[in-house]
Amino acid sequence: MTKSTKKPILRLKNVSKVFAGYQALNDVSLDVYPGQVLCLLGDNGAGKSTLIKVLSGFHEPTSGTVEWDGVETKFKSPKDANERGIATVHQFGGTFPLMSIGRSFFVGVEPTKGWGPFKRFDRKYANETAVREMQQLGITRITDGERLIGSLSGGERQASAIARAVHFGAKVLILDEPTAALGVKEATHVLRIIMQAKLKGIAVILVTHNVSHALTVGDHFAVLIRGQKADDFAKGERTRDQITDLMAGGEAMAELEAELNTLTGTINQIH
Ligand SMILES: Nc1ncnc2c1ncn2[C@@H]1O[C@H](COP(=O)(O)OP(=O)(O)OP(=O)(O)O)[C@@H](O)[C@H]1O
Repeated sequence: MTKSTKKPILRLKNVSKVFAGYQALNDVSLDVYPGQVLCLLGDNGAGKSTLIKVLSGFHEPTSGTVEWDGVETKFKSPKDANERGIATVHQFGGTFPLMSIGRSFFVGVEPTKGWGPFKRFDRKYANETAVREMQQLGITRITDGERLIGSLSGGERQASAIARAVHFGAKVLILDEPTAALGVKEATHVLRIIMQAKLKGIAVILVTHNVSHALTVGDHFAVLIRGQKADDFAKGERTRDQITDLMAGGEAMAELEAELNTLTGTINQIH
């Protein structure tokens, strides 16, 4: 389906975020569509984390608006955003190494069995559900929900966190550098899972430095440079070299400009 026939589930309009005088985001507008992967590209400090924190209810924008499903919305907290269907998965899967797969899958929403004083965590149901959801995303190596999260590979941890978000009905899945710490094989695995989430109609926001990973799964791309959206394009509209040049060149030029400003300030102080 093309963009024109779909409505964005999440929309940022002219969003800026200022921290104690520092402008981390400057007039950013962005549309996030169901069943699409939006890649957020940018060098260190470009504002990617700040942007996803606005999208996930962690930061309120200093100016500009957020629309959720066509309605202007102020998320009260990350919990509020999460309850509406925005799930964020951080680089290491955001799970607890000493918990079992089954327990970590249901953390905060533990299934129980029995009544009254006999009420207890339904370990069998939790383990079976977690393993089934992971298997459905193609993680067939995991068959035992009792295994500790800490014993999983980085890719498997990501997969379990994504499976959890899918199971609990995420409409928007924000993945913050999910492949950054992974080897080639593991990264490929995670990219495959991202495609599966997209095919389920979930809007995926993929934050990454890695242009190759972005180009493999992305439908739409936004490049941030120093808090501003420097470019915004659909799959096929830019070459890999153009994107790489934009990310590297833009940042280098911005750094040079900042250096020159500092130098000019110092020279002015001397005179
Ligand atoms: N709470 C805060 N208070 C002050 N400045 C902040 C705060 N959060 C972020 N910044 C600044 O805003 C700028 C953008 O930061 P942000 O973390 O969004 O960048 P990023 O693109 O995610 O970088 P990276 O890829 O390194 O994680 C940085 O210069 C950062 O120091």
